Amino acid sequence: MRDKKRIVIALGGNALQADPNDTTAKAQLKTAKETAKPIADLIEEGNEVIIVHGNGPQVGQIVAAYETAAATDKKNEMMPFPECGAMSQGYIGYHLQQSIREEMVKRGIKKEVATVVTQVVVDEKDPGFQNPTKPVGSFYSKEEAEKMEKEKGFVMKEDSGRGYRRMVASPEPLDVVEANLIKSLVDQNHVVIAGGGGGIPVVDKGNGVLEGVPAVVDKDFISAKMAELMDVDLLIILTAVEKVAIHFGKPNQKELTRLTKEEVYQYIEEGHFAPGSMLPKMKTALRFVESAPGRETLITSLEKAKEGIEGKTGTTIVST
Ligand SMILES: Nc1ncnc2c1ncn2[C@@H]1O[C@H](COP(=O)(O)OP(=O)(O)O)[C@@H](O)[C@H]1O
Ligand SMILES: NC(=O)OP(=O)(O)O
Repeated sequence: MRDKKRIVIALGGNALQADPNDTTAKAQLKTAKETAKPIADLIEEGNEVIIVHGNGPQVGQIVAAYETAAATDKKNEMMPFPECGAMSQGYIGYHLQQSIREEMVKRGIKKEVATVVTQVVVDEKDPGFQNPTKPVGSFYSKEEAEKMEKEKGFVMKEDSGRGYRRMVASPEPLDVVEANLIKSLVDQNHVVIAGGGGGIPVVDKGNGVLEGVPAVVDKDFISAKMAELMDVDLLIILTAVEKVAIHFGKPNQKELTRLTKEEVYQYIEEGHFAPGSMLPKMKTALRFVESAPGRETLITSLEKAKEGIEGKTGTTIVST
């Protein structure tokens, strides 16, 4: 038995871009540095930490940058979507590993931190390819979204009352290609950032051949997969809201502190959680708490992570 907990922390791509009006690398690095503090607290207490992060806004921005470059000068080739996903892993992983390392050095924690470029196997026949549900990139007004749909052929949908965003396919993760390597790094006491952006989705063509596909796997789903493969005790999902709510965004909104899995099933059935944002988090929480007795999932905001971990805020999903 391990004395200390093995924890997967899932960081939202939107939460890492705390201010949607400031999507600069500088702003993200500032958020990463703040986020590193509660993560370092957990490491300092002796816990083993695996960090998974989203990439919705960031991969959308990388894709848009290449689209603009290709449209303005034909010498610029469009970058394929899986490669853009790989770039987003490097970009966000760099910010997180630099920030976590800084915190560990300040506190005298003698551990290494590294990002593993991670591929995730998906099924090319996954129904997710027929119905794009994953929001990527920036937020637009209804008029801007309609123009983009007409001119660029994008699928644009409203995202949780925050504006319209481009939607891409989001297949289910079946396996993590680098799982054994990630596990051995954690077993050797290193802090690992892996499965970034849900992992780069690849199709297994046999004989070791993997082929990238244009999609964004939900990082909440890969967190549950990672938690299962790494034999994790606690899953913490850090996002943009302090607590999960029912009647979200309505005058009768009610924030929830503790939820049993039966209540989660009921609220999913009643449509309280938006697809592409809160719904995958709740499904992830269910998968995790149902995977073994005593497992819990905490959902809270990046800013409230410390209080959430201390049990003072957030929404905890429990088995009974
Ligand atoms: N029932 C709900 N309770 C709380 N937040 C909700 C709910 N339904 C939708 N949301 C939205 O989900 C968002 C979190 O999802 P998302 O932005 O995809 O997270 P991240 O990128 O941080 O993983 C919240 O900021 C909120 O706008
Ligand atoms: N890949 C992913 O789930 O990204 P977000 O956390 O930004 O939605």
